[in-house]
Amino acid sequence: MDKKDLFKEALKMKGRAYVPYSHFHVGACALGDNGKIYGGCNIETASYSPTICAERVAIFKAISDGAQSIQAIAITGDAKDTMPCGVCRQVMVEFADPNMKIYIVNKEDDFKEYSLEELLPFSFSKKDLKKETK
Ligand SMILES: O=c1ccn([C@H]2C[C@H](O)[C@@H](CO)O2)c(=O)[nH]1
Ligand SMILES: [Zn+2]
Repeated sequence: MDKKDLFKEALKMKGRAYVPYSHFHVGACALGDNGKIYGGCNIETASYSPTICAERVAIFKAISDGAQSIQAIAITGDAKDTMPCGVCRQVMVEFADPNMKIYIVNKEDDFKEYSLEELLPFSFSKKDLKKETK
């Protein structure tokens, strides 16, 4: 799987964003551990809070299709270097390793690369629920 395939799909999905309120388009593409890629776009509603980000649409598509984890994700938004929100970072922690690559894409040949741990250090996850109590 070439990361450019993730970038292309994320850029395509940005065009599917349903954003009549914010007018801010975001596309994402997650790579599942099954080798399949899953695109997502942000989707808003008139009652603003049910809005879902592109990243979570992509990740939930992957998990609901039977993938067990996410191995990489590409994100592209209307702003230069659109970063994932905190809620999406937490969802990534649920389904990905700390070293998972997060690609922040402006154009197919203009991107930045981070690890999940860089974007959400000291995270709370299922490992914390298993720790002994104080
Ligand atoms: O990384 C991001 C940041 C924002 N949004 C969406 C949520 C909302 O629809 C719009 C403006 O916040 O952009 C995403 O999908 N992903
Ligand atoms: Zn988000």
